[in-house]
Amino acid sequence: MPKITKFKIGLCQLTVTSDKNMNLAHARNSIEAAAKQGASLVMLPEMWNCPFSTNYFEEFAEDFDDKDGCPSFSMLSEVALGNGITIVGGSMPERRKNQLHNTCCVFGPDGNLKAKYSKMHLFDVNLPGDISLKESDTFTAGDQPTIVDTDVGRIGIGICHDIRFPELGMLYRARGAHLICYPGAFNTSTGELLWELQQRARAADSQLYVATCSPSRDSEGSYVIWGHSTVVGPQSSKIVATSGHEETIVIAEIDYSETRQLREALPLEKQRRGDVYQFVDVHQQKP
Ligand SMILES: O=C(O)CCC(=O)C(=O)O
Repeated sequence: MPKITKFKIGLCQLTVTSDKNMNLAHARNSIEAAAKQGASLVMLPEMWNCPFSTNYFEEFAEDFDDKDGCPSFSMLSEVALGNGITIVGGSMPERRKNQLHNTCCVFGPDGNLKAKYSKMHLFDVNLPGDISLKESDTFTAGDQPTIVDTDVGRIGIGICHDIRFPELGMLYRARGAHLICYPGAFNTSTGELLWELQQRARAADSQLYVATCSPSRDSEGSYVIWGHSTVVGPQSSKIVATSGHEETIVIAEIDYSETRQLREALPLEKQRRGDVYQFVDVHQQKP
């Protein structure tokens, strides 16, 4: 168990514009406001510094190794240090070698980067008359599941469409996660029916806390975002706190003793029929 087992998480459901500097200033204010409300873990949305549109990803991308050329990365590090909090930094377009990735950076209260995760399941969809998008035209998929030990527990990271893959959630459970964070930007087509369902399903099958954070809705944009940043608890997969589609900060309490109690009462790990079927972690990293 981590040192801290009960704490507040803040989800910054941010309005994102095509002005990058404005997005950075806005995110900084929102993280600081969440910290002032007692959050020791603050999470940002998928693509918090860049509109969710293939027209912008290249222009807004940063190379995180170029210390003079990564203002978004540097701002997150500074704010984590300045407020003594852990930040799951949503996602931003990352330029690495000649490729672009949809990447989440996690910073500790000392301002250091603790982990970096690039979205593994890119959102390629073609529902005629509804939504059509090919994220893989722009981004290259990551291939490293990422779990990070922080002051507020062991956190597994996924980004948006990754939430549809129970295998990733189960892998994080197998590696000892306490919480899975999914920065996301579901849309109004798939969001209404599936966003809450997927979050509650991942919490139910992994018996873990699940937290999601989305940008707020911009109805003028080409991609209309669903919003509804949420924290789901392990007990009955209940919604601990959620939001609508407008800009807001969701503050919720996470208490890992609930996970322990649930697992004692309903020991799915012991009931699993490993003699009949097996979950395979191909990299076999143990917690
Ligand atoms: O899986 C979905 O329905 C939505 C996923 C998505 O919007 C994304 O990955 O950006």
